[in-house]
Amino acid sequence: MNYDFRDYPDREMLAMDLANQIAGELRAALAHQERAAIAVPGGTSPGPVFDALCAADLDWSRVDVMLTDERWVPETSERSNTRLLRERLLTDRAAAARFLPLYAEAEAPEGKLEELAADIEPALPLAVVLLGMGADMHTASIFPGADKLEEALAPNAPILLPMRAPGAQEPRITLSAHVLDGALKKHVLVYGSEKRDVLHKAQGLPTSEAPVNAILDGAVVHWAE
Ligand SMILES: O=C(O)[C@H](O)[C@@H](O)[C@H](O)[C@H](O)COP(=O)(O)O
Repeated sequence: MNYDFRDYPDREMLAMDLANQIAGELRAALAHQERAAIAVPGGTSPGPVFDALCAADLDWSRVDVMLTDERWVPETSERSNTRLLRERLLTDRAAAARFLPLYAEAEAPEGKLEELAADIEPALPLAVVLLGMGADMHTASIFPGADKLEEALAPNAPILLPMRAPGAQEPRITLSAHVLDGALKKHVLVYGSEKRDVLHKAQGLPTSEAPVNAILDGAVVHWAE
């Protein structure tokens, strides 16, 4: 596994610098294609990156923004990644972007998969993906021990999969590993020494135990304490 590890003096500098890199990559993609797609995670880490990225000067009207994964909860929930995106990324200049949702009102993700995937498919491949990682080595909602882990890691997996896992509070929906890994530019955002050590340990483990391995090759890992 070959990835680039960038270590920043603090989280604020990381957020500014990473937002600049992503904005540059989107601009570069838009210079030779009509539209560019970016997928970003939810969770607690990416907020400050979104705060900087939403002000980037680029033609957001030609950008498709989607989540890497979503918790199956409505936007009124504090746990909704869509809510985080609306509040912190799809605002300022980035309000002009087109948002491709990973949630629609229904009891469970299964009933909406096809409909959601149909809107996402034409936007692929991703120009840029930003991913987080859990201390259990999950990325997006591809968790070790999840019911559809093997399917999500398969090279011929569908674009989207429902996912239930012991480490996840509610049902999830996730882009599959090959869609995430197929992004032209891949970034992983990791804070704190515990996760740095976990990431290091993942190297020696099979992808079924360390799903983050599925997207690390050629990625840039951005780390700050
Ligand atoms: O919806 C989610 O929870 C995510 O997309 C998930 O994959 C996240 O990136 C990691 O769990 C890291 O989460 P933190 O940033 O909160 O540590």
